[in-house]
Amino acid sequence: MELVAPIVSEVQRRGDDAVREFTKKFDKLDLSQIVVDPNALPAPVMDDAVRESFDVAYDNIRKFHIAQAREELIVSPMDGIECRRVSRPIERVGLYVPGGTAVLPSTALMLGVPAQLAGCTEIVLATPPHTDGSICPEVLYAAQKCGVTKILKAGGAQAIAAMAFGTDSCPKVDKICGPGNQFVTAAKMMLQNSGEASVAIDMPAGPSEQLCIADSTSNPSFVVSDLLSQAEHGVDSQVVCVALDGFDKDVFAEELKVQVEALPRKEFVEVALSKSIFLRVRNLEEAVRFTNLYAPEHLVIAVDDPEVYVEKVINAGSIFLGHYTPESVGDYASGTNHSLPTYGYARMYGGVSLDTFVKYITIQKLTPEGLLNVGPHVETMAAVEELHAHKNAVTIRLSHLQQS
Ligand SMILES: NC(=O)c1ccc[n+]([C@@H]2O[C@H](COP(=O)([O-])OP(=O)(O)OC[C@H]3O[C@@H](n4cnc5c(N)ncnc54)[C@H](O)[C@@H]3O)[C@@H](O)[C@H]2O)c1
Ligand SMILES: N[C@H](CO)Cc1c[nH]c[nH+]1
Ligand SMILES: [Zn+2]
Repeated sequence: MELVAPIVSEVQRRGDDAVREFTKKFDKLDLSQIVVDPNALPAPVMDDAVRESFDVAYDNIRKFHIAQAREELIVSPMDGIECRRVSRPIERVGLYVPGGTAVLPSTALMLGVPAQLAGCTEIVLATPPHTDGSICPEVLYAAQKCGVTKILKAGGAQAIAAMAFGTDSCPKVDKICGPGNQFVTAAKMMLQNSGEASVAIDMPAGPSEQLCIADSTSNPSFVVSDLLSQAEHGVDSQVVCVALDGFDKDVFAEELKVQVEALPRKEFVEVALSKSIFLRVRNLEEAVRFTNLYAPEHLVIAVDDPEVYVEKVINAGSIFLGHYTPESVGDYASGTNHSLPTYGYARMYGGVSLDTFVKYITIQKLTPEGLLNVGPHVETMAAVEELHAHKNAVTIRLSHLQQS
């Protein structure tokens, strides 16, 4: 927070100039134009196979998220009273797509698809550009496919602040969504409390984590491969192996050594692993108790009968069941969302969904009969609170009804 506060206030004060300066400082890039319209850019050049995979992911994410749309709710709690709830899009949203140590175009789909389905009208996507100033072709492809209206070529706290306050070239948004490193996450958390920015966020979605429950039925090389898929995100990632009886730590450790050695991002993995945990538990209850305390972003239950755990899990971002559900399918293409709460925030937040991009408006309508039914109770309650104008708004109408 202390590192991020001066960045946020400089962007608030000096807008585009400050964004350019921080981009130069942190991303080693001097850009004159920081905001572009993706729809004015030509379709990016991409391999057919890459395009096809992104199309499959888009379709699966779309199918799972479109099913989350809720019917309009209409309830009559008393005769003559009708209560409704309708959903409306959040009009202006900001999507943060990480691009520091690895560019994550999959995140552009995870945020862009539900924003598009919700009907958001201004969709600003912020991402750190390549060092030549270009945007990753797959991010651009996803942006065009999801109806993104502007791309802000900036990352980190400066990008979050630009979207929160708006600058000459970057539109102000009402909600900022998406994951990022600790600077991005701190800026989101700081700005959601700023009266001047007046912006909401989806959740704290910081450095990736995974907790894997393993027992005698687990395949140690599968378990290791899953844990490493999150450890490779960055030095501040953390993974946890919760081992029941019969899961052999020595075999696990040997497999870990072999797989780590083969990874191109070994330097990140080794630092992340140095802060990671292998925990021996006595039984299923202990495994679940620790899991619920830890509240992992990703929970892998790599056992023969994972369903016995599922009903006991209260705190987790997304759960992966059995031996053939690698966590990375959720990162890319199963259809669930990979923007998930970290650092224990799965205790009180769920991941990104269609609901992230809509809000609900409630509506009520009373007939004279409805007012006769509930009005006296409202008068009584308003009197308890000594709010006489509230009471009078009912009394004046009830008198009118009694006279007619
Ligand atoms: N929780 C989730 O759902 C989820 C999903 C995907 C990725 N992630 C996480 O997102 C993160 C991506 O991190 P990243 O760093 O690769 O990309 P990023 O885009 O989040 O951050 C890069 C930006 O950080 C800023 N920065 C770097 N060093 C800085 C410093 N010293 N001071 C201030 N700003 C600085 C730079 O401006 C840079 O543009 C990873 O931790 C990954 O695990 C989380
Ligand atoms: N595992 C990340 C969420 O913590 C999402 C991601 C994107 N690309 C690869 N993985
Ligand atoms: Zn991942």
